[in-house]
Amino acid sequence: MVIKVAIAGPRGRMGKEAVATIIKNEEFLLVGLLDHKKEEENVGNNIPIFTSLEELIEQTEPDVLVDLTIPTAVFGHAMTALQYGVRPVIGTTGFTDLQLDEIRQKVEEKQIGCLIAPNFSIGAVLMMKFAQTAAKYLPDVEIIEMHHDRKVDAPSGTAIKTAQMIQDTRNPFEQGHPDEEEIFAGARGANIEGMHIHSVRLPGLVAHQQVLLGGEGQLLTIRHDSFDRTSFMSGIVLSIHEIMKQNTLIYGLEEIIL
Ligand SMILES: NC(=O)C1=CN([C@@H]2O[C@H](COP(=O)(O)OP(=O)(O)OC[C@H]3O[C@@H](n4cnc5c(N)ncnc54)[C@H](OP(=O)(O)O)[C@@H]3O)[C@@H](O)[C@H]2O)C=CC1
Ligand SMILES: O=C(O)C1=N[C@H](C(=O)O)C[C@H](O)C1
Repeated sequence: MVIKVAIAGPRGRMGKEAVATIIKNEEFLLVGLLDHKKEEENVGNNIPIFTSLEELIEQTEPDVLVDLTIPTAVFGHAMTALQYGVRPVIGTTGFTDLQLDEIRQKVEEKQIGCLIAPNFSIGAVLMMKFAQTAAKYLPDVEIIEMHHDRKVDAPSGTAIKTAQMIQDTRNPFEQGHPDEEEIFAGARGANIEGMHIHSVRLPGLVAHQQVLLGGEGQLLTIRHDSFDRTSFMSGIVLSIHEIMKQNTLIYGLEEIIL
């Protein structure tokens, strides 16, 4: 069966790559693009472009909506897609816990699958999983995520998910000196149950993360680098296939590949 796919955010760095990936895959049919602008330079390929998701769905009847937009738009897209019976595959980051809960409720009500993957690259998923295992033995953890300087959210979705996965195996405690004081605000980064996340933004970077786990006289560093956005494409393809068989919320690619 050919799966009908729509893409939100087709002019973006990820969106352009995803359009090319879906078009060349014979198991998919790209039926529509959702943008908030109808620009000449849009990656048309004769695929219809819509500024309203409702219209896109009514006119093209996609099975799956791949969302690669921005944190302020993605929640609305996900809720609308689910309302219309379209399965969201979401790469956009920046969800709040409350939004995730609302999406979970909508998925249960509609009984169709929704996949949210903070990172679609297999290497990053393995890095997160290895860090989760390592934190059982080395619970002092600092996460350093490094991205290009066009990224709007911090910390990255990957760093947040890494910390959440580690939370499953690490008892909460404040790391560092009990009397530690920040001379400049933010010096110790974000704090999730005592773990710290540091966000670096520089031109030239794509997506990189290292998880540092310290112990007496030792340091374990688990690092992953995406040098190119092609690293995310096989995860998107896999997610589209998988979500057609699911009727729950899948949060993280590790739930389907590990
Ligand atoms: N899960 C994963 O593996 C990965 C996830 N990401 C995430 O994907 C998202 C996109 O990243 P990236 O491609 O780098 O970002 P870009 O800024 O390059 O692309 C986002 C695109 O979405 C468009 N857009 C903004 N608002 C809307 C809207 N309401 N409807 C439709 N389109 C809209 C933007 O248009 P305009 O610029 O004109 O406003 C832009 O073209 C981010 O959240 C990022 O964190 C990124 C890489 C991997
Ligand atoms: O904005 C990006 O580029 C990326 N965003 C995702 C995140 O926030 O973790 C995934 C990857 O790191 C690239």
